[in-house]
Amino acid sequence: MLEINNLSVTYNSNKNKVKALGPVSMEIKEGEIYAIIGPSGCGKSTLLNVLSGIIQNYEGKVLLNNEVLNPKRHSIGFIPQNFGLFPWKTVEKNYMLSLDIKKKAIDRNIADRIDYVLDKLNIQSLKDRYPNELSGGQKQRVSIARSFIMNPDLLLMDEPFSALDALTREEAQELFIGLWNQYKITTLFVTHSIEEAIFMGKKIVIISHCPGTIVKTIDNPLFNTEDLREKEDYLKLSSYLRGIIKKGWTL
Ligand SMILES: Nc1ncnc2c1ncn2[C@@H]1O[C@H](COP(=O)(O)OP(=O)(O)OP(=O)(O)O)[C@@H](O)[C@H]1O
Repeated sequence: MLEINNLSVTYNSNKNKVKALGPVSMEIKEGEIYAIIGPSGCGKSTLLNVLSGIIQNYEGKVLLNNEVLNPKRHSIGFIPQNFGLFPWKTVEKNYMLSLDIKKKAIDRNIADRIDYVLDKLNIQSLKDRYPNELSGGQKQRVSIARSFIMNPDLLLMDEPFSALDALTREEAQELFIGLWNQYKITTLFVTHSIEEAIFMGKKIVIISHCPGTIVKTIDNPLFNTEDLREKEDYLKLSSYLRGIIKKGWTL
């Protein structure tokens, strides 16, 4: 479980203090997936940087599985907007990265998991290629494979599908949720898209303008709904969220 308690971040910029985030409190139970949606500059990247351990200078408490969050002790996966693949490594080296770093022996369980993930994402045939020999959608699938093979304590995603065209994006979202339903990795992702938040967020957290605080947290009744985009309730929920966002984001 991830517990964020009164988290605030202030940057020191040219002798000025810029409060970027907070106070923010939330609890993400094990096996849940949260969508964070907020206006540009509200502190979403700042929040992800705290959770990935890049920012260590913050106020408040962040606990993962009852211990102070520490990237050296916890395993934290990250899918950035630009897929985060190493261009000099093959697809196979990229998706095996976390296991290679930890020098982890590949037992039967891990081998089955790798086969399953590669099969679901249909990237078996790409393993000897380099990232510059892949389409955007294929790069995205390799990045997703790496996270599910890593099986982290916490998975963070920063607008993971924003670089893809609409159809490839929907396909990638569906593949991701299919695997997520199988492995239920505790996940927090940031998005600008109401549609993505409804499709992929079990809970949806709406953040205010900078410094970002929580305007509202919504239990998403449409999470995991098939053919979501054709449902009438989807339009209703979208316009409800849009209303909250309009109010919450007004300066
Ligand atoms: N290193 C820094 N020094 C000073 N201020 C910063 C620094 N990094 C970010 N900020 C400020 O902190 C606030 C939050 O920035 P952050 O990048 O977290 O927002 P964001 O929600 O991720 O934005 P976007 O959606 O546009 O990527 C902004 O007002 C930004 O200008």
